[in-house]
Amino acid sequence: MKKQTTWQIIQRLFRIGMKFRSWFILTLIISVILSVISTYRPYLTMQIVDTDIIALGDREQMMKHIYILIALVFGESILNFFLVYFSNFISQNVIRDIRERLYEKLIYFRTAFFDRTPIGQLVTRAVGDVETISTVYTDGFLMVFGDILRIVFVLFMMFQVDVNLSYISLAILPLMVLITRFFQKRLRKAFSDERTWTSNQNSFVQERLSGMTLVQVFNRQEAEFKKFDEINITLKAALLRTVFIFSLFFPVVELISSLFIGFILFYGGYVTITAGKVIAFIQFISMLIRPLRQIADRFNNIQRGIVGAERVLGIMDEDDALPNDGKVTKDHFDGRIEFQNVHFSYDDKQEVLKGISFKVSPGETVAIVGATGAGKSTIISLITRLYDINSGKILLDDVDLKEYELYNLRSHVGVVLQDVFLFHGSIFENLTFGDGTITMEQIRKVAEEVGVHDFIESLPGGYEYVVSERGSSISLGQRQLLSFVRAYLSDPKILILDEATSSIDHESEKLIQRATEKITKNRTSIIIAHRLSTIEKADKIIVMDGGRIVEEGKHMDLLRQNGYYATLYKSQLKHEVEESEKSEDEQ
Ligand SMILES: Nc1ncnc2c1ncn2[C@@H]1O[C@H](COP(=O)(O)OP(=O)(O)OP(=O)(O)O)[C@@H](O)[C@H]1O
Repeated sequence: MKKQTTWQIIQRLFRIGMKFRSWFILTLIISVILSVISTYRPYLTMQIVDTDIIALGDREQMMKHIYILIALVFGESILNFFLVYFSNFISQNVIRDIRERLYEKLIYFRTAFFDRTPIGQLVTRAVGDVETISTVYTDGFLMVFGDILRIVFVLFMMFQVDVNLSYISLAILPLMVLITRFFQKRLRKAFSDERTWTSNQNSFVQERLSGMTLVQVFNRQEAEFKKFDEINITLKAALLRTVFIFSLFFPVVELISSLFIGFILFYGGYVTITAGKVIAFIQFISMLIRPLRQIADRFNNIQRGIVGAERVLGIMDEDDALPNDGKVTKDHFDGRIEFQNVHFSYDDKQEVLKGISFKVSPGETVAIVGATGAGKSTIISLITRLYDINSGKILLDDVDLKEYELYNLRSHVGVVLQDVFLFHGSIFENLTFGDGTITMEQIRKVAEEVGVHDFIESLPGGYEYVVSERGSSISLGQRQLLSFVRAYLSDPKILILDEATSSIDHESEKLIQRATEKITKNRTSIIIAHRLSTIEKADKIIVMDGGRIVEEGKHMDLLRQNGYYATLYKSQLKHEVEESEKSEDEQ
């Protein structure tokens, strides 16, 4: 990730915000009008006191000025409302824009990016960090500009009213700068501690909630609670440090403000200036102090936003989408697959596939078998181009996979994975997966064919039943059956199926078996097979070990060879017999 300077980040954020430039300009105009109005108010008060009341005693003139004053106060409140609302309006629009750009970028990143980036970190970037950027717009450019403008106007008006008093009041500027810097240094450290420990606590809670079953099964509740408490105590201390500094800062600022006001009163009595001028200066002092204090606060927030922006823009700058330079698109595939001496590694260190070659003819069902870690799942990830190979070739209908337009290629390949992921939403939504063209009738028909319709109907609400997060309210076998429907609906020419191995009851097992037969008919199918029925019926079995194909052929031929496959098969057969004896005993 390329490091960017603060200035570069500000420029980029500014450019992003420029999309809403008319709102920016409108807010700027409001800011200028507000500065003029608010600084004119003390001046008008002075006129009412000194001229209208004391010098002329002109009641009518006084009332006229008071009406103007009231109008100014109301006008100021209304403009203040628009200032806050518009700056937040801009910031929320920009944030929405950034969120969308980030998410759009993320969903096209290659799978390898997600392999190496912790999900928690991405969630923080996409949600928390993006949110902090908003402060750059709400507290940022516009507000600081407004504050500076106000200080300039106040100073200008002060000099119009009384030059000597203005020089005295100017002493506030360096004093405030010194004090704010003193507090800011301490605040920055306190803020940073606070953020570190908030983030520690968040990730701790997130991890423990995800792994709650583990915590409970191993009876770790008490120990985990102790750890949580330790983090909590440190977080509380960090938060209290921030509160302590803030609680000290504001009274000190108030004290300075009061000291200056006292001094002006004293000066007024000593040098005898008019009452109106004293009143005006009392107002000017607080008007000068407020933006000075706010600028310090705003710089804190901007700083925080820039840190967030640096992290978010960092991801947006990553160019980790899978290259999609292929031009070939097809409406129809025959379904011929060929691997030619394919080598592949996930991390450029350890080769996972070490020269794989095999052919699948259109309509064939090929089973891949082998010990765990042999590279079976890797093969199926390569067919959908989740990863690109290091060397060799994968051909589909005699055309290199990379020459196909990626999304056209994937639209012809149906995938049923071992651990099916269901999103939080209804069964219907999970089955259509956002494809608005699929109707309820179609789904019902396919579900009946796959044999999962009765199960879905047995759920409360049927197809409207809302699946909880990660789909854990539905068993593994049932989830896989739903995934069959998903794949079947798109009527793919090529089907890839990673059979679920364990925790499937006899009933689901039978349903899955039937569904597999149904769904593999008339299409090229590659199945990572764990079930004997699949293996026996397959047109070809590819036997893998340590990233290589060690045997290949039909079930009976391979058994006759009495090699690695025969050993695997026999051990599985033994296991199946034991399992069925166990279930008979239980019954
Ligand atoms: N995303 C990944 N990043 C890095 N290494 C991986 C990744 N996925 C798998 N591997 C490694 O690649 C090798 C082959 O894994 P693969 O999942 O293809 O095996 P498998 O035969 O499907 O095993 P199983 O039957 O247990 O699913 C293993 O050593 C595994 O650790």
